[in-house]
Order: sequence, then structure tokens, then C-alpha cells
Amino acid sequence: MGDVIQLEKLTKTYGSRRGLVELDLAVAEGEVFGFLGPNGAGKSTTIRLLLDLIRPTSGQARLFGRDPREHAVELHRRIGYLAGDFVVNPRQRVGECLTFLADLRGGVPRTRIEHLAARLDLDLAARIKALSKGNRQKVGLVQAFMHHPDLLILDEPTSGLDPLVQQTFLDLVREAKTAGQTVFMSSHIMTEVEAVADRVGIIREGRLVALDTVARLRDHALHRFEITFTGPIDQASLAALPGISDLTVDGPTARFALATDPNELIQVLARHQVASLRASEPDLEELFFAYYQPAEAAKEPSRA
Ligand SMILES: Nc1ncnc2c1ncn2[C@@H]1O[C@H](COP(=O)(O)OP(=O)(O)OP(=O)(O)O)[C@@H](O)[C@H]1O
Repeated sequence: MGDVIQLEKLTKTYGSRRGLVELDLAVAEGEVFGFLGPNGAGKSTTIRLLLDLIRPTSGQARLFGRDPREHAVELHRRIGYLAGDFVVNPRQRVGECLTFLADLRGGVPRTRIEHLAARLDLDLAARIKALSKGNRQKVGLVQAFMHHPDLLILDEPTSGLDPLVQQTFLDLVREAKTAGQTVFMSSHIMTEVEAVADRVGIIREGRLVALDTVARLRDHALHRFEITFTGPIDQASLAALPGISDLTVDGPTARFALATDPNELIQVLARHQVASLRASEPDLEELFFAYYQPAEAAKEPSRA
């Protein structure tokens, strides 16, 4: 399988302002890629460059091996795009608007639109201007998914959606993946991306600061432990464990976080009597926030 998205040293400056700095990235066919970062990190800039809505200052983007500028019409037919600031004619009814957008893409069976609208609990008869932000976002989702595009590019797709509809959205992404479609979605929420993405890129201040599979990120994330001993606690052995942080001892109970695998911890525990042990799921949100810190703070050694 080839790469659907290839970015080479993609750079965008807005006057003297940084937008995106030398982004190298490849997204494979059939992959769900989560593009994470705080507000102003450069996610929308990347997406607009991909779609040739803005032009790079230097570097290049390729979609399906083609230049988005030279092959815009052909490429846009293969893409479902949800803009971060999705806007449509407010005077239209939802159904009218979606039929119009479907016709622009060569037609979509009415049943497909009805099916997606029903799953997202979207009223096709409502006027766009009467819709809440969340319901407008649903219109954006239907138009992005309805024509079964080879590539879905979704900028903050769950923005404004209630939790139930967010779950339906995640189901749609899983179904797209099963059907072999490629998904590139931006977000500032780790948990939603973690639930569906194969790989995650974290962008901060225009630069890619982490790129890995969700599985490997999870391996590197902090595991929190709470261990109650029956005898005295050997605090020195615990404190000497590689990757340990936040160690506190409260009577017979020690609490700490571990950024490595637990093998050495197990060796320490084997020398003691343990009454109970609790380990929490690795917290990717914490890892993510470690990458989120502003550049100065990030120079401090990070637990992640
Ligand atoms: N048209 C523009 N003119 C000037 N600066 C811009 C423009 N668009 C974006 N920027 C700047 O580029 C940087 C990246 O913005 P971008 O919108 O790509 O971030 P983002 O990660 O999508 O954030 P958000 O979630 O807030 O949309 C920010 O500093 C932003 O102020």
C-alpha cells in the first residue's frame, strides 16, 4: 500500500508569523491518522495546505502522489473534507444543502444521506440557520462521509458534538477504515483520537514534536501504581527505580508513577510482602500535555 499523504519540509509563514515549520509526514493508504495539538499549533494550516486552499512558503505536499495544486479537481473528488469553520448557505434546508453538495460530487444516493442523517440524529427538514453549532457540525460530517471518499480530511470533527454523537462519529471513522478509506483528522482531544487512530502526530508551535503509533505512545505513557505493603516500606529501592516519579509514602502504602515497563519494580516487590497492588491504565492525556507545554517549559526534563 502506498502513501496517500506525503509532506516534505512543508512550511508556511504568514508574514513574519509562523504557521508551519518543515513538516515531514507520510500517511499510508487505509490508515487513520490523528493530528493533535493545542489552538494555534498549525493543524488547520496543514490541512489547508493539503487541500491547496493556501500555498506553502516552501516544501511540498502530495496527495495520492499528485500535486494538490495541479490536480485540484481530480483530487477533490476523492476527498471528503470537513473544514474547522464549516459554513453553508444558512437559508437552505439541511436536505437541500446536502443534495446540492452531493450533486457537486457527481451524485450520492438519497438513502445514503438519509442513513447518515438518521445515525447522527440530524433533521433533514430543518433550516441551516435554525441549527445549533453541533447540528451544523453534523451537516459537515454527512457531506464529508456521504460519497465514500478515498481520503477523509477532518478538521476538529467533533467540535460542538455531544458525547453520544461523538461516539457515532468514531463508529463512522472505524467503518471508513474497514472499507479501506484513509482518515486524517485533527483534534486537541487525545482521548477521541486514541480511540480510533493507528498513529498520532503531535504538533506544537508549528513543529511536529511527536509521531508514533498509539500502541507505542501507550507503552511510553505513565503507569500509576498504588502498593500497600504488609511490612516496612523500602523507600530507597522504590526511589531508585528508573522512570519513577511522584513517589509518596503514606503509612503502609506507596504511590508513584512509572514511565518504563514494570520489570524492575516487580524485582523490588519480590523481596517484600505486598498486601495489595493497583495499577492504572497508562494515561495518554498526561503524555500529551507534556508535549503541549510551551517550548521553554518543555526544555525541562519531561517525565514522558
Ligand atoms: N490567515 C492567517 N494570517 C495570519 N496568521 C495566521 C493565519 N492563519 C493562521 N495563522 C497563525 O498560524 C498559526 C497556526 O494556526 P492554525 O490555525 O493552523 O492552528 P490550529 O492548530 O489549527 O489551531 P486552532 O485549533 O486554533 O484552529 C497560529 O499562530 C495562527 O495565529
